[in-house]
Amino acid sequence: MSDIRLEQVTVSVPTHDGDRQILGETSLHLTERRVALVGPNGSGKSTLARLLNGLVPATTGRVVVDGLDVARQGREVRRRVGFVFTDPAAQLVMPTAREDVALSLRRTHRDRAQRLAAADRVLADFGLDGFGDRSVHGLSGGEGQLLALAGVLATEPSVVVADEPTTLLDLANSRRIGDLLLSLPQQVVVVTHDLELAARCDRVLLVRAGRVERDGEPAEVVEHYRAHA
Ligand SMILES: Nc1ncnc2c1ncn2[C@@H]1O[C@H](COP(=O)(O)OP(=O)(O)OP(=O)(O)O)[C@@H](O)[C@H]1O
Repeated sequence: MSDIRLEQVTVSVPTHDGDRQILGETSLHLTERRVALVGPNGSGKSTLARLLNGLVPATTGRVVVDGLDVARQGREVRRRVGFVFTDPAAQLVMPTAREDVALSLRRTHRDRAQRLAAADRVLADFGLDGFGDRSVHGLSGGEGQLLALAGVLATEPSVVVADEPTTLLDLANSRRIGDLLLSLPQQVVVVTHDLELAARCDRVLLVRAGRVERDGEPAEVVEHYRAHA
């Protein structure tokens, strides 16, 4: 299992009237396989998730993934930490589903024909067989989210960070993606408003107003959040 450390991390962003701190000093050691971040809109969950692969830099302090400093060893960290965005359009960059997955396989499969064949196998594994030639823009929300997740997992990350991966999905697809994420062998950090999904994780962090307000047993943290939403 991977090992994620936040050491006295803060995040500030420039605004028209000076810097604004959006994450107060936070120290965490995440070793559980499935970690959920819950909390109100604008509380800092995405900021916390994005720190884990350097999409957001720490203003002070350090983020370390499997011994690698995110600020200094960003490339190595990004190879390890796969990031799934809420909106698949943010990460589906190739014209067709097959080519998009193949892009993720470029390091492991140098030969183009082999790469495309491997991409088809990945699509089939995700229940997307027959989608190879489909335009990534013509997919439904659920199909797009599955494809985005397939593309990230094809890079064989040791940590998967998913930012509200089920928000755009109907009930069936939301369950499907949730089940898939929770069944992964890798460490998964998921930002979610789905408290059922959060309760099925091993550890839940309640983020509020830029700080971790509660951290621990999923049932207890989710119950606290429901009572004090
Ligand atoms: N680059 C930025 N510049 C200015 N403010 C920012 C920036 N990034 C985030 N913020 C602000 O920081 C706060 C936390 O944002 P963040 O996206 O982490 O919240 P969140 O908990 O993920 O919210 P949501 O549930 O709505 O997605 C928000 O008030 C947001 O507007």
